[in-house]
Amino acid sequence: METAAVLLAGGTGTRLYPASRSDRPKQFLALDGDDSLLRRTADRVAFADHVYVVTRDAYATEARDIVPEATVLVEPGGKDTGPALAYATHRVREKHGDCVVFATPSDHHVDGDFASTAERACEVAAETDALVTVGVEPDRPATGYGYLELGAERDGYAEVASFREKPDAERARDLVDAGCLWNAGIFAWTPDAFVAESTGTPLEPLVDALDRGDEEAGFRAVESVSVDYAVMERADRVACVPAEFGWDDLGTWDALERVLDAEDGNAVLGDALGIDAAGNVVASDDKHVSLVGVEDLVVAAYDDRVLVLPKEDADRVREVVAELRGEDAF
Ligand SMILES: Nc1nc2c(ncn2[C@@H]2O[C@H](COP(=O)(O)OP(=O)(O)O[C@H]3O[C@H](CO)[C@@H](O)[C@H](O)[C@@H]3O)[C@@H](O)[C@H]2O)c(=O)[nH]1
Repeated sequence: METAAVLLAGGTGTRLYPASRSDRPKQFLALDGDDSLLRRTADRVAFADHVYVVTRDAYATEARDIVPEATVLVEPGGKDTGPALAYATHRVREKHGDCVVFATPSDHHVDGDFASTAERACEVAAETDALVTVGVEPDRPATGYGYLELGAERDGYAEVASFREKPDAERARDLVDAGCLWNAGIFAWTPDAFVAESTGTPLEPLVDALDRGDEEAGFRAVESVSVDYAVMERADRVACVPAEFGWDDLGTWDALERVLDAEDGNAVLGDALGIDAAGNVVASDDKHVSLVGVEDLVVAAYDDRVLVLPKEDADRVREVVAELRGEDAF
């Protein structure tokens, strides 16, 4: 069966403010190399027969420039990954019929052999009627990820007994202790399997409208919802292929520490001087940043914006963005 890679590129990446802004989302930034995260993602899916990028209207031109080999699908409304993937899956089936959809976020850091795992996920999707997800061994009880409780072992994959999206801290600790894997947010499925598992979910009105050829009405009929809450948590048949590559989702500034080589004890993206400074994450565009006698901070300076906060509170940048959105300054 053929494979169509679908690169999700419609999010804004608010937690990497001020590098990410509504007109410069995270997937267009170069954080872990010279190329943008979107370009690096496109390079990883060279194994696919067809490449699609699904995004919102405002990002379509830049997406086309970055991935000229892809067909760019513009979703009728930014309603999170559930509607975006229902739409992309429908368009792939229209164009290629029975074809495995391989869906991946476009803002992850990946080390090593991505293609073997991806191709395995596509094979499992073609051979079974399961929704296949890539699982990553957790190294902390993160609350921003989905968790996969594995069931029966099969040939090269495991059945998923339950899928828990974004648990609270206590539950996340229990899930890690119980041996669950993180959901990497990287999926493979056939259009038939996706449509079957969408029945009875919040995506059903959209899937029905897409079948009638009325995508605008379909997007009006659904709420914003991620594919994890809408479909994966409820699906009957979910399978997991373990990741054979290093992975980080670069979700918050502190993630840079895990993917950049330390410079004098600090993770630096850009140009910085540290004196008696350690454990900091420093990121800037053309500014030189000096730190003296401080530890465990995030300092990010882009355009005319500077953000400083304790590294352990990296998630609180959401509060800044929430304030700025009110003033339209995000
Ligand atoms: N086209 C489109 N893309 C979107 C939209 N919203 C988000 N995206 C894109 O979809 C990807 C994932 O969205 P996030 O919003 O970053 O997801 P998450 O909170 O990190 O959670 C997901 O990923 C985790 C791993 O990183 C998973 O653990 C979790 O279960 C879930 O799948 C990103 O590439 C983002 O740009 C949208 O409305 N439209």
